Amino acid sequence: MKLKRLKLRKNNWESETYEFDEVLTEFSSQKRVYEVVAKPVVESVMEGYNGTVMAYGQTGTGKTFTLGRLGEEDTAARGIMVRAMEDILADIAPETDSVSVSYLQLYMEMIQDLLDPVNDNIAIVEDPRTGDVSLPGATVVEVRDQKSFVDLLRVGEAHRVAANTKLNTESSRSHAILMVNVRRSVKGRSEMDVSISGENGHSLSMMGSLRPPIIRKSKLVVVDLAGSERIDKSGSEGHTLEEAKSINLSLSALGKCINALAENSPHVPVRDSKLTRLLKDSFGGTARTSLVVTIGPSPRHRGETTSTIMFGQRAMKVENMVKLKEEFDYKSLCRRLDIELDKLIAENERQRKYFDDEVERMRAEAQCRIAEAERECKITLENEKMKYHQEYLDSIKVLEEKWKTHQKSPKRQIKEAESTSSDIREAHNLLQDEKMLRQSAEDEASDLMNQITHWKKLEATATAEVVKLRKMLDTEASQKEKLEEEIGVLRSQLLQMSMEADETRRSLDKGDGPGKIFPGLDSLASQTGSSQPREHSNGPKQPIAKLSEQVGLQKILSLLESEEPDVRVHAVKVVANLAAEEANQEKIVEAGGLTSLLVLLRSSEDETIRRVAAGAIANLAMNETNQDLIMAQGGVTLLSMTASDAEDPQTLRMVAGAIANLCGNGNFKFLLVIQEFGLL
Ligand SMILES: Nc1ncnc2c1ncn2[C@@H]1O[C@H](COP(=O)(O)OP(=O)(O)OP(=O)(O)O)[C@@H](O)[C@H]1O
Repeated sequence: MKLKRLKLRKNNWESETYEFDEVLTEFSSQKRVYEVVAKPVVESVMEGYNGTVMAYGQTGTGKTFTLGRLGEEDTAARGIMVRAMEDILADIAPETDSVSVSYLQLYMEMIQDLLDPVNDNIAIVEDPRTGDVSLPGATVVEVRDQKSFVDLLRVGEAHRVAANTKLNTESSRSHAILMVNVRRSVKGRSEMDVSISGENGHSLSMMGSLRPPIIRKSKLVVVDLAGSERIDKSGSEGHTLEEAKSINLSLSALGKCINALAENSPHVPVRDSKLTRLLKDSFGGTARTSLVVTIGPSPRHRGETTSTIMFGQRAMKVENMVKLKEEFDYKSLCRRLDIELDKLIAENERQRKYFDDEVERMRAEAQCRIAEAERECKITLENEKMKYHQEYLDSIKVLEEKWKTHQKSPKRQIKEAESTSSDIREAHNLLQDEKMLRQSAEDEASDLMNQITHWKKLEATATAEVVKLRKMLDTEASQKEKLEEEIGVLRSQLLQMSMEADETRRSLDKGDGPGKIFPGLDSLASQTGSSQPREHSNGPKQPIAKLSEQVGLQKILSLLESEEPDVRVHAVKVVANLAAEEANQEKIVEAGGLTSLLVLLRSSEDETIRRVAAGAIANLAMNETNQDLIMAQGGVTLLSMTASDAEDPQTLRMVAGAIANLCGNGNFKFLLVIQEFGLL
């Protein structure tokens, strides 16, 4: 805010300059003074904050003129009190808000009610929790319009003059205090959820109709202070001296408080005088305060003027922390709830009465209906009874008539009886036919059922038979497999035996004597180091070749891996013999015989098998086409065996034969060289 300067001339040469929020002269209009000094405070009060307007200054400098002029003759002369009330009344909502005033004067540390002067020692009560100051003993008048307020001010002013006359003093010797309490309902806040801090600091949350309305309470205090001139200056003595001391006490207490507030001192000595106790919640701290300091132009009062200005300067430094005071209007809520309760009770009574009436009405209606139903039932019953009675009478009558008629014509009666009898017979016959037909149909159905049952049984039996046959078939198949296997074994044995027989025969023919069983081995022995074809490869081999064809080479080779040691022995012998034939040598290797033979040579525990396997390999090695493969798969095995002392001599002989047959192969020679150097 831009500050205004006040220049105070000390003498013709010197002057002092002071800064204020506003500097107004005696020519400033009352309207302007109100707008500058009080209007912001009044607006603040309407928003819910406490506000104070105080006038401080030497006697006769215009404090009362500024604050309290009623302006009845001239509206332009109205002072701050009247104008403030005008604004307040214009702003409140009469249905929900209220304004009340108390008018007091503080004289010689006594508070007197200006609206009820008899009440001249009103106690100040301070709420220990909130710090709010109140005067429960003071008259509080609710103000509804401007006129009633002006009337109140006039009454107060009259009492002030009268009291001062009685005390033989002037108005300027007391402090006049107008207290305006404003109570407003808060509008525009959410109706659904309002949460504010209660007095105990707890957060209160109210919902729906149980939520009390929120009201804001604020207070405007307008204080017309007594003249601030010094005692010596006023030349007071006696009672006037006491009076001056009292004024001085309160004003200096006010000054001390303002100083403490200006310096942000933790302690503000409000308890030093009633004036400061009364104004505790109206200046500094939580209220918005406007201080008017009034000075006169006379150089004679320069000292007073300077001290007034200094008072104003110190007050300028006070910073206020205005506080909004909101609280729940529990009384109003209580009233509202009472009204609600009354309404609910009335509604409840009304409902109950309606319910009782309704029950009574329904009961009466039900009784009526029951009576009506009973009556109708009775009538219906009576009618039925009469009807049956009549029918009974009619039947009797008809029977009587029939009886009479029958009695009159017995012949006709006999005729009728005969006719009736023939009808009965006919019907009886028909019934018999029908019975028979039905019986035959039933029999047929029964037959069919029996047949179905029979067929079902047959089906079940057939299914079981099929299952049984399948099982038998499986058994047969497995037996066939076993037999085939056995046949294979037998055939190989037969082959072996016939080969042995051939060999024996040949030996006998040649006169070699027994010992050479295998033609392959025989030829091996004779051909070691030779690649010439054998002479006895034709003629005597015919039965072996035949058997071999019959059994199949693959089958014979597969017997080399048989689980049975005997079968393996026979099989390896047969293979060795077949290997002696040039025509078989390549076929045996192609069919995987070489691999099986090498396996037997390496790992069989039966020395005969190993020996014969070595012989068979020797025979296979006679074929040049086989040599590379034999050398690749078994070359190392054969050579290693020649180096082992553990080998059977006969087996070694066969191995040597194989090596001899392989010696024509260049790669094998290389292998031999390696062995020579001990690298194998
Ligand atoms: N601005 C003004 N224009 C015209 N006259 C004024 C003005 N201010 C004060 N006066 C006059 O000066 C006189 C003294 O004023 P007022 O009574 O208001 O002083 P005061 O400070 O209240 O004195 P006291 O402390 O004795 O009550 C009155 O006659 C008043 O009409």
